[in-house]
Amino acid sequence: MTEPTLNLTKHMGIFGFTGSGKSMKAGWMFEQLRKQKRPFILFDTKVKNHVGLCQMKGVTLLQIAPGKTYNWKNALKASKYIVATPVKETKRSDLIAQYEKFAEVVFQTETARTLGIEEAHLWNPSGNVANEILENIIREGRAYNQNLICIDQRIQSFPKDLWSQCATSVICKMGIPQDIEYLTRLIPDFAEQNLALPQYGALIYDHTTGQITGTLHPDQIHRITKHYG
Ligand SMILES: Nc1ncnc2c1ncn2[C@@H]1O[C@H](COP(=O)(O)OP(=O)(O)OP(=O)(O)O)[C@@H](O)[C@H]1O
Repeated sequence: MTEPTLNLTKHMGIFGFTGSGKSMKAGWMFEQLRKQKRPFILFDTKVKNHVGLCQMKGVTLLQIAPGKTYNWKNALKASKYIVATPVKETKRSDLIAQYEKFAEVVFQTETARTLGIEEAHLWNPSGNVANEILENIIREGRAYNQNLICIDQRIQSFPKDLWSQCATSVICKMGIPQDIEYLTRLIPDFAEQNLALPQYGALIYDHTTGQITGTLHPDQIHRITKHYG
């Protein structure tokens, strides 16, 4: 089976309930970004989830410890490919506060980069209100060749201001009736297409045409590094 092509340098959302394979797919995409020599920062919220990506040459691990001050500009200069993770002691609120500062520096320095946002709901104040820095990047980052890949559990509570700017959504096989009903309003035959997916499969939704343009089969996710999720 050939690898599907997805434009990873445009804004994207990856949605699915816990265990549906979001992080596995996200890691696979960041492996491809590394192959393409596209600079990235993957902001993870778990200690180990994506650390396997650091098996690739030039990918560095940036661990966010509680109470520590970071020089984000230096971090950007030191590595083109960064996986940021908390340590066990880092509180989620402190982690996101540090990540916001880092993302702000990326935005201000106008450097071309893909930013991966794991558990985007932790960044957003609510399902209706987007995180300010994410909104700035999603609206204006294109001018600097910056893009977001946001990973989130509930498509319904992903802020519309962010979702409307995405070029593609990768919609993992859904199991929650409310999500299926919600998506059926947008894609009339969503329920049938969703049902036909194997476990860990996903539908690719193109925001410009408003249509499902393909599927991601689990066998197409060829990871070259270890996934710990
Ligand atoms: N394409 C795949 N092929 C085979 N197994 C898979 C695939 N995708 C996911 N899995 C299995 O499912 C597990 C959970 O996947 P993953 O960590 O990506 O889920 P997730 O949706 O990110 O979950 P969470 O929201 O809890 O982080 C993986 O550790 C792996 O065992």
